[in-house]
Amino acid sequence: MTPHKRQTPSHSGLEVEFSPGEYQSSLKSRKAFKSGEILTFLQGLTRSRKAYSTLQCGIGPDDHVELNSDFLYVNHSCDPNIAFDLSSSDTSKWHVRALRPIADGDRITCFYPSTEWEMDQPFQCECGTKLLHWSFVSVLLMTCSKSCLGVIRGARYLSRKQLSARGFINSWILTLAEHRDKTKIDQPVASQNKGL
Ligand SMILES: C[S@@+](CC[C@H](N)C(=O)[O-])C[C@H]1O[C@@H](n2cnc3c(N)ncnc32)[C@H](O)[C@@H]1O
Repeated sequence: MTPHKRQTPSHSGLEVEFSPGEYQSSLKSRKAFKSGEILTFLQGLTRSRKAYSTLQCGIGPDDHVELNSDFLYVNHSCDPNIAFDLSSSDTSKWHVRALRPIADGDRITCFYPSTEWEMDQPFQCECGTKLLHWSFVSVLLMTCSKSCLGVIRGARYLSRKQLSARGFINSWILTLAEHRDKTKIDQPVASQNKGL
């Protein structure tokens, strides 16, 4: 689709693809990133009331931040390629990390329930993630671990299995899900924060 708006990118190697229509724009990569690579440390965040544009950053009712950058245009995917990792108590370590290799031209996507317990604005997901990631157990059960989840309302409405299949989930979401389920959820080993 033809971009209809231009602006100076807030981060090198990333570019917003503006598209006409409400919420149709997206963030694209303009370079390759390796799995585990940090795209950026998050700076310039401001506390805000929960909104479609905010990220949850903790367990409290006021723990929401505006990104104030092109990362606003990161769309949700049920098979995301980045994570917003805001789990450190040191806010200078909050960052965006690649969950798998990202190629030049790929859309940057994250799993919104990785930060959001209850979305301010639920939506029908159009990520189109298909039944591609079959595991041995899921083949036996005839289910798939990463297929599109449909309406995205937040982590509160997802099972432990659905959450733990998405690469990385922030600490307060794991805590809230553990309280809900009265069971412990292990962070996927491959996605754990490498020393940060
Ligand atoms: C923070 S904005 C992301 C950028 C947005 N696409 C835009 O153009 O402003 C979040 C909104 O984008 C839309 N969105 C994000 N991911 C989506 C997806 N996988 N399917 C459908 N809509 C999505 C939803 O309307 C959601 O409330």
